[in-house]
Amino acid sequence: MLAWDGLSHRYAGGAEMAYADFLLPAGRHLLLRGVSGSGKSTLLALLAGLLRVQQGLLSVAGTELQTMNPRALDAWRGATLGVVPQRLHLSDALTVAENLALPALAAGQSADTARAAELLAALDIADLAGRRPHQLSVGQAQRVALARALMRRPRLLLADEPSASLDDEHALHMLALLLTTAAREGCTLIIASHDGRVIDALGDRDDVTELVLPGRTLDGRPTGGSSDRTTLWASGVTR
Ligand SMILES: Nc1ncnc2c1ncn2[C@@H]1O[C@H](COP(=O)(O)OP(=O)(O)OP(=O)(O)O)[C@@H](O)[C@H]1O
Repeated sequence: MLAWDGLSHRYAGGAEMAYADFLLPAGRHLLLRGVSGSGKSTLLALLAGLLRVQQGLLSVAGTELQTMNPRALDAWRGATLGVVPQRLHLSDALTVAENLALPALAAGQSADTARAAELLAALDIADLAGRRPHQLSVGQAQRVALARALMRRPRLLLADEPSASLDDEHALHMLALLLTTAAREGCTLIIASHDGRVIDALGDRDDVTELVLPGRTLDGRPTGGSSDRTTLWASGVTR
């Protein structure tokens, strides 16, 4: 489902960040961990085709991203990936139903209202379709953002720090929702988080592979860590 080999990225004027080779087998979800600056967001952007692969091989859902030009990447991303951003980015100027339709309309396509209705019902928020996001609770807004990410039946669902700024109840609720939704939709979850609550909740599941990125020095080199984590990093294989 997900694999990289010799992958590295360098921002303009920055140091090269190398990622140890990794393979996520089909049927497993990924929990991506690492301290601030370890390169989680950069890796997510590479996986989502938002950053071009500069060096190495990166295969996502059967597609070799290093071979693709920006236009092909855009089309691939729309058809393959759903993203639940850290800040939900729902438009208060639009109703819930319109928020779900917006990505398709922005891409010049017609909105799939049947799919929107199906998702709102599956996420128990069918009665909120006419409301605006500021009229929703935190948990309801999360469900809307999740529904929006699922509109095009993605094979991969990316969630960047899904529990950030949520209290315990909402954080665990969001996580449970991601897992049940991924199971129902048959998609792979990629969750980036350094939240202990998320790590505790996902760490022992046998359908979740945990990848811990090492901290980095300012010149991009990996720093140490516990021996366990160093092994994970060195082998790219996780429990
Ligand atoms: N657009 C950019 N231009 C230059 N350097 C960048 C850019 N984005 C990130 N970096 C650098 O790349 C390194 C990795 O950043 P990245 O955002 O991927 O880490 P992260 O693990 O997601 O951190 P955090 O948990 O704080 O969000 C950092 O040293 C950061 O300063």
